[in-house]
Amino acid sequence: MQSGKLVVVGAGAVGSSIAYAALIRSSARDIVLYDVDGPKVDAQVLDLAHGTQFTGVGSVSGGNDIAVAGGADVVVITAGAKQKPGQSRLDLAGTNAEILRTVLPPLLAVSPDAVYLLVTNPCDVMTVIAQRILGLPSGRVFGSGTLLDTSRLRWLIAQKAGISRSSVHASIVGEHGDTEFPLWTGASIGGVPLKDWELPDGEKPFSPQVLDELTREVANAAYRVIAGKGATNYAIGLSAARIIEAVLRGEDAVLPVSSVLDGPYGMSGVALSLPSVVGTGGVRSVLNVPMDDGERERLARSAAAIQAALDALMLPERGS
Ligand SMILES: NC(=O)C1=CN([C@@H]2O[C@H](COP(=O)(O)OP(=O)(O)OC[C@H]3O[C@@H](n4cnc5c(N)ncnc54)[C@H](O)[C@@H]3O)[C@@H](O)[C@H]2O)C=CC1
Ligand SMILES: CC(=O)C(=O)O
Repeated sequence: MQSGKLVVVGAGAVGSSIAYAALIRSSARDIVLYDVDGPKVDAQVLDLAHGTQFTGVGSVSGGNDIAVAGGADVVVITAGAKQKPGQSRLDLAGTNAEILRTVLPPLLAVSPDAVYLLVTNPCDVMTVIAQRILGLPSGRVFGSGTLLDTSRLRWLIAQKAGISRSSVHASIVGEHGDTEFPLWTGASIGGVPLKDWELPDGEKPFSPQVLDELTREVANAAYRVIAGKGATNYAIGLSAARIIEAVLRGEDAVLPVSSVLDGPYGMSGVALSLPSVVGTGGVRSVLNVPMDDGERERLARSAAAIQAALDALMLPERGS
């Protein structure tokens, strides 16, 4: 059985889906849900626990007393407001920063040794705020970032190419939000550069125009799902479970997640997603992946958008 205690903070659509994905994938030994809403969290815990017979997980428990969140190996933060149709992720920054200020200090008191994973949006901004509140090394506090967007991109490419998703190598980087973008430099299917990929009839499906359409489709994916059902939950549930496994199994897997940068690409103090090595203790390093000039420019634009949101929250400088 997988080892480790997972605490999911927030038992709404996203928190419960992360717990459910972790349950089905046996991502942790013990899964705990914590939420300020007692009746809701109790109901979610019961509903999940009633299915444990069919899983490899040791226990599912939880409640609205912070003590349930004690002794965690991984804490996933999903507490907070979600986008209403038409709202961007960045519109949530002020409200959700306040929630982090309330919930993180007591969590740190009961789970001082955990890795903290931020899912609450805007997750890059929340990662910076959480890292400053918690005062932990930057690798131990990171955001799910663009792993979800990368999964969306790979699904789209695989469909167009008629190839298994696992053979597609391409990543979305930058903000988990409107300025995110794909790293087409280095994108390939089975080692064949994406632009050279041929269908059986000789057609090359990945023209510059198609690549632009894919970029837009990924950036708009959450808006489309939210317009239809009010929230996104299943794909983030699976994405977060994958990250939790990388940490608890000490995988040193390369995943595009968001951590506070200190140097790469000339950026410091801002969090955004780049391919990163994730294993025991969280983000162990951020990779220096090849980018062309246009991609470097887009990365800088993404960092500027996140920095502007942080400035609007008037976050004091580190160390002050
Ligand atoms: N990073 C990503 O890829 C994604 C992030 N999200 C974000 O996840 C967040 C949660 O979304 P949903 O679950 O759909 O919202 P929801 O409204 O269904 O659930 C939020 C939960 O947070 C709880 N909560 C509020 N304050 C709390 C506190 N101080 N302590 C503990 N629990 C508290 C509420 O009681 C509620 O149960 C949103 O910010 C949303 O934008 C959603 C999808 C993907
Ligand atoms: C809501 C959100 O951040 C997403 O589904 O990408």
